[in-house]
Amino acid sequence: MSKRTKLIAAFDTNSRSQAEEWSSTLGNTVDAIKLGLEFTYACGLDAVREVSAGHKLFLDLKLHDIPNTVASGLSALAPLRPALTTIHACGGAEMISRSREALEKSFPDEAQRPRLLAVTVLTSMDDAGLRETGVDTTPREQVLRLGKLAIASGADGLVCSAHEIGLLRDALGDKPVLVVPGIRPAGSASNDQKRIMTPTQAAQAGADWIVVGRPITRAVNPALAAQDIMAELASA
Ligand SMILES: O=c1ccn([C@@H]2O[C@H](COP(=O)(O)O)[C@@H](O)[C@H]2O)c(=O)[nH]1
Repeated sequence: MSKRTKLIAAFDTNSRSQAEEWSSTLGNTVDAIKLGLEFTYACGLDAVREVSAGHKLFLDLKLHDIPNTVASGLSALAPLRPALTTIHACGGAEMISRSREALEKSFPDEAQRPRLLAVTVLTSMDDAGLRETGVDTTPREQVLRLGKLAIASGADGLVCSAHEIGLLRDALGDKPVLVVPGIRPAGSASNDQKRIMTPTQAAQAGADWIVVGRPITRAVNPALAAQDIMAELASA
């Protein structure tokens, strides 16, 4: 029997009280909560610890710097005990392998170690957006290239769009953890996301986790929106 795709609710806010409210009203409906750049920079690491207490934490800070700085940054974040944490795959093989080593040092018990995810190509980028950055290929080809590099260098998984899941599974098998943002329930606004799919489509493609922010947090009733997505995943 295949495993159900799990739901991460992205708490993108600069307000600690708002995040606390979502944590208590949504935290037990979804499988994990995401805290990222906006919340961490605005509210600080103590707030990350407190808002995520009792929940699985996806700490999405997308680190990208020289290998030593990224590895040291991950070590400094270890007390937050995230279940999943992110670096950018385009930082290269040494940055990724040093990140893995830093997490293994901070968490000698493998079961406790945060899973290291490498962000491939942001879901807000399409062909034109990627080419503008000087990468003269399609998002699919770039995701595959970076995905292979990241997994070979020690990442446990990848952040990609649902459009690349099949390609990555064919190349890398079932083991890498695939975390998939750019999810939009049918009929909802795409906002700044370009490579989108519905929760059902992402689950059927083989996502381990989907990440959903605004379709939940900007809904009239966020708890109901989260419940609807959980129901969609259960029946996908
Ligand atoms: O490629 C990426 C990597 C991360 N994200 C994050 O996921 C959520 C998506 O939020 P929505 O409101 O559902 O668009 C957000 O926190 C991003 O930082 C991503 O979208 N794409």
